[in-house]
Amino acid sequence: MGRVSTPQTSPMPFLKGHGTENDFVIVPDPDNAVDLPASAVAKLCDRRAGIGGDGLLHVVRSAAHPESRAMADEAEWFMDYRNADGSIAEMCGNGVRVFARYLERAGHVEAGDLAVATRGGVKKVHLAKGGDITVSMGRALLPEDGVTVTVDGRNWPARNVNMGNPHAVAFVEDLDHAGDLYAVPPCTPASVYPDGVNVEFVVGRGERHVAMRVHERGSGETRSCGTGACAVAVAAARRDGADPAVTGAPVTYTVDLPGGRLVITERTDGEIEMTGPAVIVAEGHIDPAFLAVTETVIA
Ligand SMILES: N[C@@H](CCC[C@H](N)C(=O)O)C(=O)O
Repeated sequence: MGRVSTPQTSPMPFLKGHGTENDFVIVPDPDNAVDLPASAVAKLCDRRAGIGGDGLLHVVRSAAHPESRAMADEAEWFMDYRNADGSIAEMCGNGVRVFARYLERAGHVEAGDLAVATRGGVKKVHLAKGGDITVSMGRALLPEDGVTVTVDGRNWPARNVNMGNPHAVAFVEDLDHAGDLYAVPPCTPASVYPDGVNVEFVVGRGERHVAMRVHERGSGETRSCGTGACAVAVAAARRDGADPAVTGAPVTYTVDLPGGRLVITERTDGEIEMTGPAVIVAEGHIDPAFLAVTETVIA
């Protein structure tokens, strides 16, 4: 992240949390003193050799991080989000809820309304004590690109939706048709998504009710994706002929994911609200020797 790497010498606190089973290693670091190169993030997120997670939430005071300093007046805390492979993403919907739950548990904030700085801008969060969390996720952008998603030689037309991060939403007949996304990741046009994309596969379940699977950029198939669920709800609404800005009525979709359920409302001003759970599972310390060790690869 553009600074000289200083080896970690003392045990580093961490927590583990999840939102609808999209799971994260949480690294509290208010002063931005911990160096987290991509290689360290990937090691920590490794499910066999590390702690394991779909991503990592680096918890930093906004004023202490160059990417969030300008937001410090609006939001005291910055979610420095990383994917499991160590890459950086603009936003993580499930991550914001888990981040807020951590802040409450650590006594940094109280239940109620708070703001969290992200690379996708400041997000307003409503935290019910011990209950579900609602995040104002901003508006969806719907570029008119014709996108095709391909898995193992099978093609589907998809909707390009940007929720701060990029998504391709494909409606399919059966979620199993997406196959083994771990073994065969989806292909998408690099001309439309030069920085990669999150791909959602969706089926209808009933009125304003859908189910989805997701293959996340930088993490592979995960059991949930908050920004993905928002992209899916907007794509489903347009497919169903519902646009709150036109009809003057908000529209709510229930989105079922392998790891749980999210409820997504698009308001008449285009703002999208996501509601779902967030759980802190454990906390502990990372051995500094673990991050210092370079793996020996046996050919
Ligand atoms: N799981 C997240 C999305 C995380 C970022 C994504 N993989 C990307 O690279 O854009 C969510 O809940 O939104």
